[in-house]
Amino acid sequence: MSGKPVLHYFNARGRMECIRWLLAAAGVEFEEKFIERPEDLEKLRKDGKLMFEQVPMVEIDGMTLVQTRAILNYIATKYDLDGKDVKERALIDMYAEGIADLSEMMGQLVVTPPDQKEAKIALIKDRTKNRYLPAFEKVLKSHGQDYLVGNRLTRVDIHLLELLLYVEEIDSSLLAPFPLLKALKSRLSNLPNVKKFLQPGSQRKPPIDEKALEEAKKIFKLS
Ligand SMILES: N[C@@H](CCC(=O)N[C@@H](CS)C(=O)NCC(=O)O)C(=O)O
Repeated sequence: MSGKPVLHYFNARGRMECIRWLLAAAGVEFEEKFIERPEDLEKLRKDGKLMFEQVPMVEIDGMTLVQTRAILNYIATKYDLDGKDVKERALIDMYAEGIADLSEMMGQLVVTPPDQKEAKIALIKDRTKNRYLPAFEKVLKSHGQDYLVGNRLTRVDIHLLELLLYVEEIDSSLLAPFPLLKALKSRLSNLPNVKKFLQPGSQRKPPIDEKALEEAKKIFKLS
């Protein structure tokens, strides 16, 4: 055992990517065991490692953790990327849920039937431009600080950076009207751990392709 956290998921972003991002930002090296066949998932279930028979699952510090938010909370607390008091943590949770809502809409895009894709993309762009990015720009403007909460790096800055990169994948012009978010993005991208994770060859995952999506559907028995 190397002592590094071991991440169990398939070789794609999905629900594990935010966990990879948070570990990387904290400067924590991790191993990945990819689920490549239905039997890999069955084995984890049979071994009693998946409390709700689902992944992501992370083996860390002698624990077998499931549930994305619980895993993120543990990592953030352990590596001092959570709020310093109960009010900061409430803001972090609130912002993180907003980020998760938009990320979820984006994540659904890959399983949206082709005839509904255009409408879905239009809705995502509308929500991005008119709801979520203005809300975060306003937070930065109102306190004039370099980070979203408590004037220091927290997990929610990392979640937001990940989201901004996905926004740019959909339409690189969407960020243009938000100077403070653009500045935050470049500041965060230059943090040494983040910079390293942004380099080609890191454990960061590209957008899922059709073939990988079909394989994942088979593994998770989705139609
Ligand atoms: N609330 C859980 C949801 C996990 C989840 O839905 N995982 C999917 C893969 S992304 C899964 O394992 N699906 C198989 C199943 O539900 O049987 C979390 O956030 O971790």
